[in-house]
Amino acid sequence: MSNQSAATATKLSVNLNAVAFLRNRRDMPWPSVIEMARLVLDAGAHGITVHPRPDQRHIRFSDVHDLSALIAADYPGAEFNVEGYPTPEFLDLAMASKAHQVTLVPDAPGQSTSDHGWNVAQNLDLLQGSIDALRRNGQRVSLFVDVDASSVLAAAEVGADRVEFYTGPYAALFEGGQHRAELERFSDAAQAARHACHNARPDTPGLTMNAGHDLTLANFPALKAVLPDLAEVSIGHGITADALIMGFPEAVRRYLQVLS
Ligand SMILES: CC(=O)[C@@H](O)[C@H](O)COP(=O)(O)O
Ligand SMILES: NCC(=O)COP(=O)(O)O
Repeated sequence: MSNQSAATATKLSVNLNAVAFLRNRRDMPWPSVIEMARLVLDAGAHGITVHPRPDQRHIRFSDVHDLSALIAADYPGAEFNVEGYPTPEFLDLAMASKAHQVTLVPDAPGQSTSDHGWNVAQNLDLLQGSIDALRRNGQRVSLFVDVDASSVLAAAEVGADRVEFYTGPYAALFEGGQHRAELERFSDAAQAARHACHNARPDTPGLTMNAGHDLTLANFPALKAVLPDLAEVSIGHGITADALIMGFPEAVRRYLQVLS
């Protein structure tokens, strides 16, 4: 495998947490998570991401079931990605949702948002058991990881199908124009992913890469330049902010342009 990887279009999974958060300000059904899912998928987004948290402050468990039914009925080509910490309740929900991809994230129950990736060694039994159960249920499993080679290799060893790079620190540094060193970290971690020996699929070397957290139209292109083979991004806060100005269909079209 060479150090240079062929560029591929990165898929866009739109995270609807922020829409649900707005809806939950009132005891009302709108803005509707289902209606927004239709809007973004009709505009060409490849999938929908939700991160139900234990307090259901934005995505409710019922939303997960409703979105699953919508995608199965009307958008069979779209991908449903459910993210969260693997409690028994979350695993039951994720399995019942038949999500195509389950992304395991190491967030404590009351955490305001995700702010770090897994320490795989310290959570080996939890991750091993969760990954095995989800894979037996026919679901792809991605692990949310910090941008370093050791985390990527640990994810491959524990049997994850993919990693999702935590891009929060990159996005913060980008704001101040101080992101060059962070891009080098992505290059190194990506090289590890491309060469990783995969425990669950020993015949298929390499670990597929996703990324997410605070990605925007502005900060994505520099990331794509060092990760030309990035498979998928999940984007919520940034695209929702853009959608408030330009509408979801136009926001999706603009993100698809920078992702290609
Ligand atoms: C794993 C990740 O980065 C996202 O799922 C993010 O944490 C969204 O969660 P909130 O919308 O609750 O901030
Ligand atoms: N996995 C990251 C995600 O779903 C979206 O995060 P953000 O764009 O809302 O920061």
